[in-house]
Amino acid sequence: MQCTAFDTPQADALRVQSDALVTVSGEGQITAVIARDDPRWATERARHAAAGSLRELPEGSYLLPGMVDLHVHAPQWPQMGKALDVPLEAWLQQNTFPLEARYGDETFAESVYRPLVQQLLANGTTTAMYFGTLHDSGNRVLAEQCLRQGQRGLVGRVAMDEPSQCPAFYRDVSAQVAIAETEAFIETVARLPGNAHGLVRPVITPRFIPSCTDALLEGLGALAQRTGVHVQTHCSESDWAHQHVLERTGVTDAQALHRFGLLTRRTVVAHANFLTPDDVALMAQVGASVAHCPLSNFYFANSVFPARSGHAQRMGMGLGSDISGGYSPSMFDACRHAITASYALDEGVDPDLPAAQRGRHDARIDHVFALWLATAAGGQALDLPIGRIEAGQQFDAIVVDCRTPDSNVCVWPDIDSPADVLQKIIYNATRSNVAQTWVQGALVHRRAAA
Ligand SMILES: O=c1[nH]c(=O)c2nc[nH]c2[nH]1
Repeated sequence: MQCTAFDTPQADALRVQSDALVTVSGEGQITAVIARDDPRWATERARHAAAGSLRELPEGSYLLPGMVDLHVHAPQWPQMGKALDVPLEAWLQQNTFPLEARYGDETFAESVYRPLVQQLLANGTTTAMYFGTLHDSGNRVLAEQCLRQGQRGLVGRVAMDEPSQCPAFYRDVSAQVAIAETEAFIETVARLPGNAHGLVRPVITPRFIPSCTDALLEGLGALAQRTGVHVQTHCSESDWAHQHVLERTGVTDAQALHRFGLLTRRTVVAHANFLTPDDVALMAQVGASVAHCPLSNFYFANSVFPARSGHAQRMGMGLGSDISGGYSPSMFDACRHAITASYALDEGVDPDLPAAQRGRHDARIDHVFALWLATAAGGQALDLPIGRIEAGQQFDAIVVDCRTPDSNVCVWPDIDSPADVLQKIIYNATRSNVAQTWVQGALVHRRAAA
């Protein structure tokens, strides 16, 4: 592909590769990114042009790494954009558990998961880490949809067995059953037809400590240690959830998860707003990561996740939409919310306080940091070679077209530098700018012609 590519190899480093040739193997791996002034550029371009394998992006279109959404509740898709006016604990019981309980019905699961995967691809999300439900059949439908539509998916069979927190209609009958079914789902995913390259992966998924018994957490921790598969859960999300775990276990979420064997290099914990300094050090030491969900944090988390300081302390992190605690499927929106939230944390929000007491300074992130969170950092969190446009990475990428007639990204070529264009993309791109979505070298979504 002959294109100008933007990516962020580090948190504060934007890389612009202008008019580069990105070459991709038959297996979908980037083999080289050849700069315009490299002597190989002309010969490689001519070779591909002669073979009919050259794609040239038009003026005004740019290549970006595909978006990595580290936290999506797939069964909550029908609930996106509503029911956000109650606290987390009420929202779970009143709205979310009754909806999630329906996914034993494969037809219903298909009617939700097919458009969900389609819409996320159309928004530029090439990798999603999904919470499913308790139901083997529904979770299999989700994994199959990822495979069929070509999205990189990490799919978790949710486990939750604590009777005081989970209603009888949506609860594992026992820790043993939940552990056995999680293990069976790991096998199911490995054996899915067409999944030989591991495009879809299973995830051990205790919902969060309040909804799991110690026996379940211990069993899933042992499974994580034995199999090495990814783990996802929620951690220190809200005042209520954080206090609940402190009272029940005597330690913080992160420390309890560690004791249960659930904090690994391949663990992603969502939210994590109330991590203590010791928790951050523990996360960094283990190599576990946070799915920063800036939008849903405004509704459920009672605070802003301090991404800048967590990164300074070498804790892994990425971005999550947190559908449906977050109401937007767009990772461009997640970038914008992450930036806005960081400004709110930095400046503070209560005008009655003196300026010096209002905020937590040095908390701001900018659009480059936000893009890094949504791409390279997400790949690093998942321990997968995705998120950058460079040799050795998978070709998971999107083409952003700034010249589509309904674009909110307005570029003036004689005024805007390439870095300005990228900034405008992060602040103003919508789904209509995502012209193409590529996963592992395959074109998996193309915007419909206007
Ligand atoms: O944002 C959230 N969404 C959920 O579904 C959930 N479950 C536990 N804690 C949660 N937080």
